[in-house]
Amino acid sequence: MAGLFDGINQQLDFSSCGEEGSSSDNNSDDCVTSIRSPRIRSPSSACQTPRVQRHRSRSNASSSPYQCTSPIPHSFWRKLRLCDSPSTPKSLLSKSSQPCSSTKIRRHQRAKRSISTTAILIQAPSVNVNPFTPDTVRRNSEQQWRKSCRSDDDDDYGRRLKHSLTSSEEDDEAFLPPKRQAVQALMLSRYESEFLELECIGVGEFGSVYKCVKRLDGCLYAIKRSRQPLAGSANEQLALKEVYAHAVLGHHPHVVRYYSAWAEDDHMIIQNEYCDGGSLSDAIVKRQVKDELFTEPELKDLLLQVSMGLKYIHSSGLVHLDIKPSNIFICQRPSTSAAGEGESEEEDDTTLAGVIYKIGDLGHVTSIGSPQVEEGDSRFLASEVLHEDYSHLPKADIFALGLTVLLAAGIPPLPQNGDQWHSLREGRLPEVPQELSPSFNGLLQLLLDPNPMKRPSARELCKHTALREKRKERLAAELRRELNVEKFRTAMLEKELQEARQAALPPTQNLPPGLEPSAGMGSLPKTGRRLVGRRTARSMSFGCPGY
Ligand SMILES: Nc1ncnc2c1ncn2[C@@H]1O[C@H](COP(=O)(O)OP(=O)(O)OP(=O)(O)O)[C@@H](O)[C@H]1O
Ligand SMILES: [Mg+2]
Repeated sequence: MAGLFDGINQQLDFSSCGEEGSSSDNNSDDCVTSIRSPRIRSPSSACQTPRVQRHRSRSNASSSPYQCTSPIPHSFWRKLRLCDSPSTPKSLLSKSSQPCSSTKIRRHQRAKRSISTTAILIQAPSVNVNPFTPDTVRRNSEQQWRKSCRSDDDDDYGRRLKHSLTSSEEDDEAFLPPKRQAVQALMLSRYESEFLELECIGVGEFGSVYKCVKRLDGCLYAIKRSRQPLAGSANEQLALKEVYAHAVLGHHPHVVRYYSAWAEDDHMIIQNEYCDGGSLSDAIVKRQVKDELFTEPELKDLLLQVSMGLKYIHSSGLVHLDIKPSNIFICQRPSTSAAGEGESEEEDDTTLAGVIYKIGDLGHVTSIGSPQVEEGDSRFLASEVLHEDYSHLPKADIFALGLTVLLAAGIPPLPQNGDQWHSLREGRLPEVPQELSPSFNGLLQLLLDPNPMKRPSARELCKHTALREKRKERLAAELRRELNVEKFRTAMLEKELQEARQAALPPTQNLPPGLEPSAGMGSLPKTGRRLVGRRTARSMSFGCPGY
């Protein structure tokens, strides 16, 4: 809740001067194609092609004034907006969009505004409804929220203040007196004060992504900053969807980890895990430059790991809808999250893989039960989604994953529309420039089956023998290697122990091998009988368990 209030407050800081309006697009799925994320734009003459950001829901569309601009039905859209009622900061925000000239003026304005803002926040608490929250959780939080509203009506400020002193930090933020808000408003931007920006690592549909160090913990993060203007734009939808999805999904080794999100100067800012290997798209390009291809075991590993991430997303009742190489991220080292939460028996050997693939960019996520579909990249779009059949949405992710693996296998760039686009969706796969085993070929063919029901589910893929066999072999090889290392270490320790024992013997007994009274353990003094230092306590440590 605190973040929410912060976000609303920060929205009031309508002081940015639009520096990102025309950010260029260097994103590459297609790196492979050199054209970035083309959303299908117009129907082609002969064949039906996907359209721009078509949003359909099974629920009724409303006839709101927002309808033409918002991809989401009015009723839903109103819930999604950061601030919703006429008395909320959003409407104030639009009224207060004066030009700004300097930081000083901005800070002064913020300070002045913050007092009235605080009053408004207390009177008109407006909250976002996360559409991906399970119903039971939502009902509980709605009840709690209603309760807190009633106490607002009672104007029982003292009680709230007392509550704020005893309850959680989040509640504190929401109910502390106005002075606190004023101090907050005078602060530097959260982004600037908390993070040191190192470099821009990507530009996409949503905005720009920066590699940053968090000043407090010294760790690297990927910070996504939305383009301007955020308020009321389609970007706001993307930003909110991404935040909602991350918040509901929690942690999984194969989903890019989310840490925090807030609004600042009308930008949405999302703090995510930084993946040091960049995107799969980058990796494909690097290989192409070196005239190399992903090998079959690597392709299987990729397919298996992304399937694990998808299995988690799908089992949470969500679909990604924008699976493609530039939305799959690589961590070069076993991340801390790679061992722990969200792992099932088939995911236990994740850390042995060398690279960890993670699904990122959740801007198109929607729920399986009541989908609000905003099509992702047309090159990866399943035919049934184009035809607005949303009854097998998880299988659309599987289709996109199949194409992603084929791109890593070396197929030429994917078509955006036209005959080739349709031919791919009729089950005719492009030629792969490397020999793949028949079983793996068959599996890839199945992933791209025109009939979504015939495509395997993410769960089935995670258990697929063709994918797990290699993994088991690799695991066995890894374990053999570890065993050899341990054997060598043991041998070294045994040798050191022998030498230490030898050195501990009195000089008379410290004879060269062959001259000692009796070989092996017999050369040591008898247990309990010490030749030297009998009156002092014995202290021996070899730092090696078992000896
Ligand atoms: N967590 C991360 N770690 C490392 N690099 C990242 C991360 N997130 C994003 N990037 C880089 O930024 C680029 C764009 O990121 P992202 O896909 O999240 O944004 P987008 O605006 O939705 O892009 P698109 O429209 O192409 O999907 C990625 O292709 C990648 O190069
Ligand atoms: Mg992306």
